[in-house]
Amino acid sequence: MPGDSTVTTLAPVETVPAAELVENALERAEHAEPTRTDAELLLHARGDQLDRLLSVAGRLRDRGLQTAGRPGVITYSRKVFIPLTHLCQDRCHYCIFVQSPGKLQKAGKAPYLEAHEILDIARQGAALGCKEALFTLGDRPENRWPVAREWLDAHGYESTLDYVAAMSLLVLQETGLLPHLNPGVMTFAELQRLKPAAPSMGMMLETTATRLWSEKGGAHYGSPDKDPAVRLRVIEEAGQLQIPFTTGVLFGIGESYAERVDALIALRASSARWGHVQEVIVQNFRAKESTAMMQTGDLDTEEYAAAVAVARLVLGPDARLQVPPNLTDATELSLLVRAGIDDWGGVSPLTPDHVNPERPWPEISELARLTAASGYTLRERLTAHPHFVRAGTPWINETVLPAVLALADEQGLALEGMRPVGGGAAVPVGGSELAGRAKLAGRELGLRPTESSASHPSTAPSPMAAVLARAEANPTGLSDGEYAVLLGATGDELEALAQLADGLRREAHGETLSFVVNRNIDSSLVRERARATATGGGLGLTDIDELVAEAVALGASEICMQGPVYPELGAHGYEDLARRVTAGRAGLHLHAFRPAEIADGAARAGLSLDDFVAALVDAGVGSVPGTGARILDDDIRATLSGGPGRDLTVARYLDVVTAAHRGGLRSTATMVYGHIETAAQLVGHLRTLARLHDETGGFTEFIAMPFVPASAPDAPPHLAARGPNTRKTRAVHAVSRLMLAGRIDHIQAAWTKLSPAERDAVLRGGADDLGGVLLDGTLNPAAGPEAGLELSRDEVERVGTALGRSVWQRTTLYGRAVAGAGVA
Ligand SMILES: O=c1nc2n(C[C@H](O)[C@H](O)[C@H](O)CO)c3cc(O)ccc3cc-2c(=O)[nH]1
Ligand SMILES: C[C@H]1O[C@@H](n2cnc3c(N)ncnc32)[C@H](O)[C@@H]1O
Ligand code: MET
Ligand code: SF4
Repeated sequence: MPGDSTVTTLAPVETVPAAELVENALERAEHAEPTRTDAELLLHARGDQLDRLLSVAGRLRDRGLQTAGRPGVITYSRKVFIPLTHLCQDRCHYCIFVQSPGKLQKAGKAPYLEAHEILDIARQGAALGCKEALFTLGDRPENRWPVAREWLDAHGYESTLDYVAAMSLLVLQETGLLPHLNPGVMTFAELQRLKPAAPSMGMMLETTATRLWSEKGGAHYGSPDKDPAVRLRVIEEAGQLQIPFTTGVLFGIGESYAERVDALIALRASSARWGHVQEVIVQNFRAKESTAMMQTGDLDTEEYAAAVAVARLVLGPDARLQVPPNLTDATELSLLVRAGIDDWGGVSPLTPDHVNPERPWPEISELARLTAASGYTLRERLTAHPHFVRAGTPWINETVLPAVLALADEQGLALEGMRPVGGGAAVPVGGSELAGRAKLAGRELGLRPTESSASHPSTAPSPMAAVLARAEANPTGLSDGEYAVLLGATGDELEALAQLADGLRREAHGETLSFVVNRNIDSSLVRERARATATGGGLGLTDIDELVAEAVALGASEICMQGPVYPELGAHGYEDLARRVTAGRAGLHLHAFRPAEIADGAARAGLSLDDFVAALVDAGVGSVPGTGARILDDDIRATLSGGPGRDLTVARYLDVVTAAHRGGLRSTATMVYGHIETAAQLVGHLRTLARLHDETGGFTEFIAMPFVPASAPDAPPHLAARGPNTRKTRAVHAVSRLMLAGRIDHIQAAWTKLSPAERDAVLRGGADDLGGVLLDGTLNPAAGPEAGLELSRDEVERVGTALGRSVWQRTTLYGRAVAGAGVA
């Protein structure tokens, strides 16, 4: 019990190993992950040996940050601390956070913070640019204290964790702050229930030393929630549920060096199994006045630095490693940076660290200065680490993802200088609202009644509504996170989004609907000697002649030709085929060869991209289909194409398109959505296209194509059931119009891949063009994958009339097609 001076720490005396043993372990650590024995030896490194240990660990961290795409960046989360309850069923002998009902009563405090108090803290934090609401509390106090049970009953909550879920959602909804839940031990069902209420959760493992829990005198004796087996179970289950999870070790509470290593290895194992450990905290015990362990000495700085470095070596370069910047003196923080950390955890400009209230956090500006002095850059992150923010679902539940994305930048870090607003999203921090500590000093935080709508959370504006309002004011000026939020629109909000996109379409094109008369030919079917009619497969060159002639006779202005040209057709197969189509047919536009085929053709012809593009132009190619863009993300491209290296890399794809544009060939821009891409990746794709267009001006139109598993035969089988629904299709088209407005002004409805109802819906929500009507003709129904699909002029007219738009026939490059050309 606190104050019980009989408590000892059960800390074994460590035998100092021979210097040579540590030396040898250091030698090995330079090249490989340390063994258990070596890790334990390395915990003894001091002086020069410690210096060497730190530099090995520091280099490992640097490598990991490089891999993560943020070299030299140390992160922190700007947060408020919400101590939901100080009551606890446990009695950890070092804890000053825990209070008895008697003590609370004496201080005139209620067992739990009330909703309005919580919102007060959150709102003040939001005004200061905080983005995290850390819920830290005692474990399941209702099991031990009748006042806790009574309070929960009176307020209509089944359990403390039930109340945590409700308050977490309330804070999210009312303030946009992202909750991080640290409520101690949770059951599987509780973890599951809490997941939709917060982007991340955490619980320190603290130690694997069961004896500190089972033996009298141990720091955890009498604390049911500190059985290491129970805590490891929670960490495992959080992994099974794919919850971005913060955990860590608490060193200096009586564990041996060997036990320190055991705990780190246990965390490494769980992390490797589930991939959910977003950061590991290496926390140093700090003795508190009036606790049973007040006499236990704190870890000395060198011992702590060695432990941090060993944690880095055990956990590897890609682990995120946190030390709290308030539990070490400012002058010694640089040692911890050298030891391989990459994160300072949550830091608050407003609230104290209620667990270590005697140790205030450094000012964030001071932390930035200290970090810079160590050679690193301080960057704000969100409560969920960038990897999980970028991955989105299933790690971050759909219910909280929009609020997360509203605060995230492209890297998945925090949008610095922005603050969450009531109902989500973000606005710039600034002006008189950036009150700082000074203004808040002396104010009793969290106890002031407020006129908030806490009791009517459902009347609060949703994050979506706030983003929509901003989109209406400035459709092209939202952040990536905000566009990602819009992709989740449903119901009335989806209607509003579609209307906004429709308005932008009208501004650009008036009430018109364009189409082009063309025929698609699959160039991969061309075999020199084969005749489709004779062999039932493949096209001969004379078949091509006839297909083209028929198309022209039927009024086509364009031949669209895609597909890798059969190697038998020679080193210049692409150019020859193009010439075959265009020779002697002035006025016929050849829209040919995907980026992948251009890359292939250049390689076959032994030409640079630029020279090959020139050769294609010479052969009569007039523009390029920008198909095969999928989602411009290398991981996604590898998955959809059945493995790495099977598809062009993003960089190569963009190189080819840029070379085509540079060589005078304009192209379409495309995207395939509704498979495994996250909202953030989809928005990133649109940004990339817009950026490329800003450089080259080369895109004619944008075509968003729903994922059709049947046409991605190389994708893994579990994607066979993927594909977007109509809601997503509409949101994607509308957001595309918003993001591309003023740049790529034509948006095509890919009618061959949409149902008629979807086609009409996207034409009412951003799209202005129907693309090719795809003459089928009579000659060869097997000329391509879209054979048999055809829109008649009558059908196009009907679609236009229903939309109130005048239909016009365009050329590939959006000129007016020659009047009088016949259309099937
Ligand atoms: O202010 C604190 N924040 C603590 N945090 C919050 C932490 O600093 C970050 O704000 C969150 O981890 C979000 O990244 C914890 C979070 C956990 O999941 C587990 C343990 C802790 C421990 C502390 C702590 O002692 N003090
Ligand atoms: C919030 C986290 O802080 C840790 N914790 C609790 N008390 C102390 C202390 N005196 N010193 C350092 N860390 C502490 C526990 O591990 C808890 O999980
Ligand atoms: N009681 C919880 C635990 O020990 C939360 C942190 S301590 C206030 O894990
Ligand atoms: S550390 Fe957590 S579990 Fe232990 S007494 Fe304090 S609040 Fe309770």
